[in-house]
Amino acid sequence: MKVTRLPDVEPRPRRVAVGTFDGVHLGHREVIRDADTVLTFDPHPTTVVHPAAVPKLITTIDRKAELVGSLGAQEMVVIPFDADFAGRSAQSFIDDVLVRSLGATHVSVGENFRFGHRAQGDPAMLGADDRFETRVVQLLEADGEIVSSSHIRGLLLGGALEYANSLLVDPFVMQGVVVHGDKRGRELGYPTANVVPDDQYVLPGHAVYACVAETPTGRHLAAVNVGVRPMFETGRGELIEAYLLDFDGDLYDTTLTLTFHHRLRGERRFDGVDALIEQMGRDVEETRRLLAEQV
Ligand SMILES: Cc1cc2nc3c(=O)[nH]c(=O)nc-3n(C[C@H](O)[C@H](O)[C@H](O)COP(=O)(O)O)c2cc1C
Ligand SMILES: Nc1ncnc2c1ncn2[C@@H]1O[C@H](COP(=O)(O)OP(=O)(O)O)[C@@H](O)[C@H]1O
Repeated sequence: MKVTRLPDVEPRPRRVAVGTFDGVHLGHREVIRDADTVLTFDPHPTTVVHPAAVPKLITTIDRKAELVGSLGAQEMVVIPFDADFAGRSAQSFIDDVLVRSLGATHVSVGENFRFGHRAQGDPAMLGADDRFETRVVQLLEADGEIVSSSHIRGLLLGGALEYANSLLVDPFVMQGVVVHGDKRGRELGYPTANVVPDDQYVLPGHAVYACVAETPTGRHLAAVNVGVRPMFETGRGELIEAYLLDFDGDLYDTTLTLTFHHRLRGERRFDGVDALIEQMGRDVEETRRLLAEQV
């Protein structure tokens, strides 16, 4: 799928879905359904309009593009969101962006979508414009809650990974570069590729997870600890540590992509290192049992 920055986009008759779409969750997918073009913002608009309230993001812009592409859209158009763009009127968003730059014939948005200076534009304003057809999608509910990016962030943090995944449809993914640790992993018999979390993104709650890891050389199952390792005084803060099954090699400075499928248990302190090693063995077996068909 093609990713274009707004200034480079070419007008043609388009079915455009508009939104920030962090997570590309079940509700977003209803808005994106039938669109050939997804119009989104980067960075997240709150970084400009309300920096104190910037949420931790679920997806990187690259992951968003991957997911949007998998839904059948042909092009993702990214608006480089800045103070200048935030100051434009709602009418200018319609005239200059949707009609002139994109050539929209159909526009689809969620019912809570707002746009233009001071969020003065709303779906009714889009609907009143007869240069394109507007589809307004009602907020989706699941189990009596509105499906939203912030609800899913809370579920990931609170340990409800599988439930969060069911709302995301495609499981939660995080990515980072492997750094050096304390060289303790290999002594325990379980070397772990360590990734320092990027604080712009959501980190799932402290726990052990069954994941699939992608490295530059292949895919492996991985038992992953997210947290602070209460067994040891590390002074390193939060880390993501992945023990890759059936792998032996050097991962330092490479990019590791982890897909989080199941939460196995909370991160704990054990009576001794032997008990921790035994538990890590059980975590590995459980990962293999749950995810055998994934690699
Ligand atoms: C599957 C798995 C489970 C783990 N569980 C715990 C745990 O419950 N408590 C804990 O303190 N550390 C846990 N760890 C982290 C280990 O203590 C950590 O991998 C070890 O300290 C290695 O550190 P290093 O990577 O800096 O060498 C776990 C690691 C893995 C891979
Ligand atoms: N099966 C494996 N899973 C994860 N990392 C591995 C594995 N086998 C070898 N490695 C390598 O070992 C490193 C981790 O070893 P470890 O002793 O935990 O040291 P540190 O945590 O200090 O980096 C990884 O970064 C990777 O380069």
